[in-house]
Parts: sequence; C-alpha cells; structure tokens
Amino acid sequence: MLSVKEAENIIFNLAKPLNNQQDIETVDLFTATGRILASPVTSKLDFPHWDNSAMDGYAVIYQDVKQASEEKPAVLKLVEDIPAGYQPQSNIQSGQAARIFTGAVMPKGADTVVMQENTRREANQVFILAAPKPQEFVRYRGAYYQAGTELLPAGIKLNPPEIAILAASQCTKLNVYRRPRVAILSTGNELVTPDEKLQVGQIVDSNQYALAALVKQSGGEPLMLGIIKDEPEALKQAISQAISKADLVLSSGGVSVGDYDYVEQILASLEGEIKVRAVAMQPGKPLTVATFPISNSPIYFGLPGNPVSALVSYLRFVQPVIKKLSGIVEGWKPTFIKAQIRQNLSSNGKRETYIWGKLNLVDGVYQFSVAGGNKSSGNLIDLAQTNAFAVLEVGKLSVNVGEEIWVLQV
Ligand SMILES: Nc1nc2c(c(=O)[nH]1)N[C@H]1C(S)=C(S)[C@@H](COP(=O)(O)OP(=O)(O)OC[C@H]3O[C@@H](n4cnc5c(N)ncnc54)[C@H](O)[C@@H]3O)O[C@H]1N2
Ligand code: MOO
Ligand SMILES: [Mg+2]
Repeated sequence: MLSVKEAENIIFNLAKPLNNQQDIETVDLFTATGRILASPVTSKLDFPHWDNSAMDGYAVIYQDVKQASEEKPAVLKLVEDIPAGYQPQSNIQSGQAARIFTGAVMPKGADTVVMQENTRREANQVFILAAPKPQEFVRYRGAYYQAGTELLPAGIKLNPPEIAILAASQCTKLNVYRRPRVAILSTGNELVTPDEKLQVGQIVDSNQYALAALVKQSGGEPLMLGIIKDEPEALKQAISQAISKADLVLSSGGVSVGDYDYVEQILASLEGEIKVRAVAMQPGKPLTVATFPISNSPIYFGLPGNPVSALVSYLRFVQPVIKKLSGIVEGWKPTFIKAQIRQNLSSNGKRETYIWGKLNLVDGVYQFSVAGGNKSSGNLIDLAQTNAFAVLEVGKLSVNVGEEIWVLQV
C-alpha cells in the first residue's frame, strides 16, 4: 500500500496541463471570471493613459512655488479650469496655474499639483501657502504599466482584480483554457437515481451528484454517465466510452476486494496501466488510478464507493489534478491550514486519518470542530456544513484540545 505522499507524487506527475494552443476557447469578459488565461495579454494603452492629477487643486510649475509658505505665499494667475475628461488648451507659463481636479489631464508646462487645502483662492488668483515636493500629486503616463509589455501572464485564474484590469485595458475577448472534461459514473447493482422508488437493499446514487458538484467547483465540466451495474460487460462498455471522451474519468465503487468489485479487472482488460491500488489513508484506502497506452490518455480514478471516502479521495487527489489540467500554473495543490482543534482527536495510527468537520476563523485564529454523529465512511449525513478535514499522520494516536493540527480545506 502506498503512503499518501507516494500516491500524491505518482498522481500529480500523471497530470499534464491542457494544450495552450488546441485546448482553448474565446470568452467574453463578462463570462471570464474563474477561467484560466491561456495566452498572455498585452495592452495598447499606457497606465495611466495621460499625465494627470491625483488631487483636487492647482497645476503649477514647481520652480514658481518651491519657496511658498503661509507668510510668503506664491501668487499665481489662473488661466484655465481643467475638470476630468477635458483636454487642456493652455501651456502654463511661469507665474500661471490651472485649476485642476482628480483624474484630470495635466496642462502643458505644469509639473506639480498643489492640493486645494494648501491654497487660498481670490478671484482668478491662487495663493500657494505651502511648498509642494517636486512633481507632487502628478500621476505620470505609463508609470504603472507601459503599452506593449506583458499585462497578464498565461496560466492565471481570472479573479475580480484581473477582470478589472482587462476591462480597463479594453480586452473584452479572452483566450482561456477549455474546462477539463470529467466523465463520472457510479457502479453498483444497489444504486438507483434520486427519483426512483427504493426497493429493499437499494440506495440512492449520491456520489454522482456529489462528484458532479465537486467537479464544477474545481473548474471542470462534468459528463454524467449514470449508474452502471456490477456486470463486467456493461462496465467495460461504459468505461471504454468514458475513456474515449474525457480528460479524466471518475468512477465510484467496485474498487475493494469484494466479488463484485470489478473495476481493476476491467481496466486491465482495456490495457490500463494501474498506477495506484490502495493508499494508506482512512477513509479512502481503496483507490485505483490508471492510464492507458493511447496518446492523451485520460487519467482514470476508481474512487471508493463509500460517500465520505469518495469525497476525501476526490479532494486529496482529484481536485488538484483537475486544477493542474486546467492550465493554472500556481495554486493547484491541496491547501492545508494550521488550525487549533476544539475537541480531542484520535486515530489507530495505522493510516493517515482524515476527520471531517468545520473550520472557522475566530478572532483571526483558525479553529477546527469535528462533525458530530457517526464516524463511519458510509455516513454522509453528518457531512452537512463541513468544510475541512483534520489530518492525523500515520503513528499519531491522539491530539488534544487546543493543539494545532494541519487541516485540508475543502
Ligand atoms: N474485506 C474488505 N472489505 C472492504 C475493505 C477491505 O479492505 N477489505 N475496504 C473497505 C473500505 S475502506 C471501503 S472505502 C469500501 C470500498 O468499497 P468499493 O469501492 O468496492 O465500493 P462498493 O463495495 O461498491 O460500495 C461500498 C459502499 O458504498 C456504497 N456506494 C457505492 N456507490 C455509491 C454511490 N454511487 N452513491 C452512494 N453510495 C454508494 C455502497 O452501497 C456500499 O455501501 O470497501 C470496504 N470493504
Ligand atoms: O477507507 Mo474506507 O475508504 O474506510 O471507507
Ligand atoms: Mg466493494
């Protein structure tokens, strides 16, 4: 059995980002939030676009006012009013100034802005009551960004700040990576859909819904292949169909040692190369990972059937893979946070143990509270409102209230 770290190494190395030429689509700025930029963006605009004022005040020539003080104000003649959006006409000469407002274009000749609070106005004269610093309160053209240089690199996620930058740069059509396609199938003779009436022994296929929701949250496009019976022929057909159209395939169930656990044997019959069989973690021990000897082989994840186990295996291994595939360069790995625990935790120490619960920020400190209820990996009911898993490494038998522990954020 592989350790979690060994499995992680194998799995994360199998994941190759989508192709930045072929696997792209063009989207409008309005629908680009959360997408991953596939090509770098440059802008034809300088930022700021023009030399402009950072204050409401007066545009002056520094030499005229450098000795100004309350006792000996510099007195300047106002030649123009320059509101934002207006193109100045004047060329400021020594002894002159222009009234100017925040964001308005600097007039020719002026090099400094004196804020209104340090002036006194009398008709068309302004008294400068304090010497500014040279070039004070002028935002120079190109000081933040020069046209033609790289504005945003490829491989970043477009969050609200990037959306603002792209809007300001008039970049309204963007090349982004397509979403990784993730085929999802559930295996089990006992499974029914949520709208079917349950017969004795049956159970609703909740994993299909959970996984589809997770895939969307991770930035992938779920392809729902439904419920497949524990029958080798049916499974073989469904799995080979999934392989042919997806970047990743997720099945749940059928990966343990039972007589009806066929997944590994079907993968082998499809020439799958099994990379992972089991991982020393609890829950989530059975996990089958395979690739196929074809170009651009999808990665196959046979997740355990128990609902909590499927969730943990997904978060620990599949989510990072979807993010890596999606072209994002940084931040695709799982996020672990140090948190104080609010209850004693224990494990048998044999496998890396994931305990589900809730992470809260209390007075700036992360705190982890264990979910109530039964701790069986078949109990999905007490997953409600959880958002994290506390992790006890192998050999760690207990952790006491108030101690810090690593927590995997969902
Ligand atoms: N003799 C052993 N038995 C088991 C072992 C073991 O090491 N030796 N491992 C146990 C562990 S740990 C897990 S986890 C499960 C994994 O089982 P499978 O992946 O083979 O899954 P199934 O047997 O098909 O189902 C297990 C359980 O989950 C329910 N299930 C399955 N699919 C769904 C679904 N789509 N939605 C909701 N619930 C689902 C299923 O009804 C079973 O109750 O094996 C242990 N056994
Ligand atoms: O390891 Mo299993 O995944 O306990 O339920
Ligand atoms: Mg089984």
